[in-house]
Amino acid sequence: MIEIENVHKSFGDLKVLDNVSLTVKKGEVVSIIGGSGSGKSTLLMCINGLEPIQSGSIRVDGIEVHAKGTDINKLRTKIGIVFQQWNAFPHLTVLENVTLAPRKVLKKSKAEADAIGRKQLEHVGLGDKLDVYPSKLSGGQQQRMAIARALAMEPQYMLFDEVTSALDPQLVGEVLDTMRLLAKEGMTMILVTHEMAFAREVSDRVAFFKSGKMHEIGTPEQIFGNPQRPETAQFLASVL
Ligand SMILES: Nc1ncnc2c1ncn2[C@@H]1O[C@H](COP(=O)(O)OP(=O)(O)OP(=O)(O)O)[C@@H](O)[C@H]1O
Repeated sequence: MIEIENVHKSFGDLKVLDNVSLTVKKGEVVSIIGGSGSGKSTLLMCINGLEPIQSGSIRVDGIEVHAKGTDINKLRTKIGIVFQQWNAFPHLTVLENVTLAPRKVLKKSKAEADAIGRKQLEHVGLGDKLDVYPSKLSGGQQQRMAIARALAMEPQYMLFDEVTSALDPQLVGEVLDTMRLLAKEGMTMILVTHEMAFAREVSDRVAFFKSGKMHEIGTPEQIFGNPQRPETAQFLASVL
């Protein structure tokens, strides 16, 4: 379970997260929607400790992410994160890229890491690309490799930060299909997304952010069909 309680986060004078609270249970898929600069990406960075917070708390399976004594590297192995773009190592094959962290961080043997890497590359539909170099992959395939790379750490949680935003429209579908599959398999996921139809389809709950505040959270039916806050309705009217 991910428990976010009364989190405040600023960059200098700029308040980016303003008293945000959100609990994500095991197996839940929560999408975060909102306009540019509303704090969505920053929240994901705070969840896996890539950004500090000023106050409040974030716990992952009961462990305080931002506490002094926390082994953040160990905790991060539970939390996969995929960004808009990931620059793979160009001199390593797809399989080598995907198995690098299991080998270096989890200290898996080459055979073990290769087995996990193969499994996850097959999982995302790249089972035939193990030995090619990343430059030979399309943008959609590169994003699926990034997902396989995160999955190869066998995380309990997956955070997705606008993973399709940099893709040509015709490549978006294949990446969403991979995420749809993970959601069906019961992966606990937090997605920051501009793909409203996808958020509506896969999410258990959708949270609307504006100016660092979580204005509203509810089922997709509530948020998209009957938003309670005028800010949510205005935002949806501007993007749908
Ligand atoms: N490292 C940083 N230093 C200073 N300001 C930052 C930093 N990262 C983000 N910000 C600012 O914090 C605010 C929130 O940014 P964030 O990326 O979380 O928004 P977002 O909702 O994900 O937006 P988008 O949809 O455009 O990605 C923005 O005003 C942004 O300029």
